[in-house]
Amino acid sequence: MAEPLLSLRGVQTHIGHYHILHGVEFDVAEGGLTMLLGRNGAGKTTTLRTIMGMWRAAAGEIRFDGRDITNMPTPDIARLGIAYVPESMAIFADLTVQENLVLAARSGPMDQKRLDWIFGRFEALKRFWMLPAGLLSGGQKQMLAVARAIIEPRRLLLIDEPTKGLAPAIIANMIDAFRELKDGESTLLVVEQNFAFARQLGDSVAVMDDGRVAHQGGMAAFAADSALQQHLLGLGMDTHQ
Ligand SMILES: Nc1ncnc2c1ncn2[C@@H]1O[C@H](COP(=O)(O)OP(=O)(O)OP(=O)(O)O)[C@@H](O)[C@H]1O
Repeated sequence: MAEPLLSLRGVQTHIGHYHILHGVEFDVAEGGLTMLLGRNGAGKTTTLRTIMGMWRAAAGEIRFDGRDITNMPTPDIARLGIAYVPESMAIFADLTVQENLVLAARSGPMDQKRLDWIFGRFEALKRFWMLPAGLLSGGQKQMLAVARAIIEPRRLLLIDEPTKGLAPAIIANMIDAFRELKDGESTLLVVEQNFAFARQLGDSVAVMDDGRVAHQGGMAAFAADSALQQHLLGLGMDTHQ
């Protein structure tokens, strides 16, 4: 079996005096989309930040593309081809939409074909190209944050709650964009609360509970097992539609 693109083994993270991650273990296969699910406070964001080197893992190992990246400095991790879209949209409010994207394209001028593809998915970014990003709506800021991460090809995208505050039509565009990315150049690890979105898009799933991964497997099997969803996520029947 091929080695996973990303793997976590026994990862423990402390924030200040708090012990948050208690031995997180899961794999992300290359070329697919893994959903990281779990109740509020389960440790999903802390896991993404630990992968990115923004919190130090006190124990355990994180491997990316066959190399140990545990506690590597964040800029070095980013240079290996990992991009992170935090939940609190990382955009420059005083800069225009255009300037936000120019700065995110680190290897040189933006590729026009790629930009046209992004405009096709997130039309508001074209419409407000010259507007300071701080004036965009919450959903539009979210689109810009995702666009900044994908303005250049990345091997692995870590995305925290991309659908938060987005209208259904924009969520549909995001599903298309993520599908095209995973069918092409990228592997995605996405934290999500919206289970309808997660089950449509995820190939596999890792579910966190109290700082550990309590379940990992295929999304189709998890989506069909309402007792397991109820146990791990507390989902009622109305969320299964
Ligand atoms: N800077 C911090 N200082 C102290 N505790 C923190 C800090 N950041 C997170 N925590 C705690 O760590 C635990 C895990 O938080 P985390 O944000 O990783 O959870 P999450 O699964 O992403 O939750 P949510 O779905 O609500 O975003 C929570 O109990 C949270 O209160």
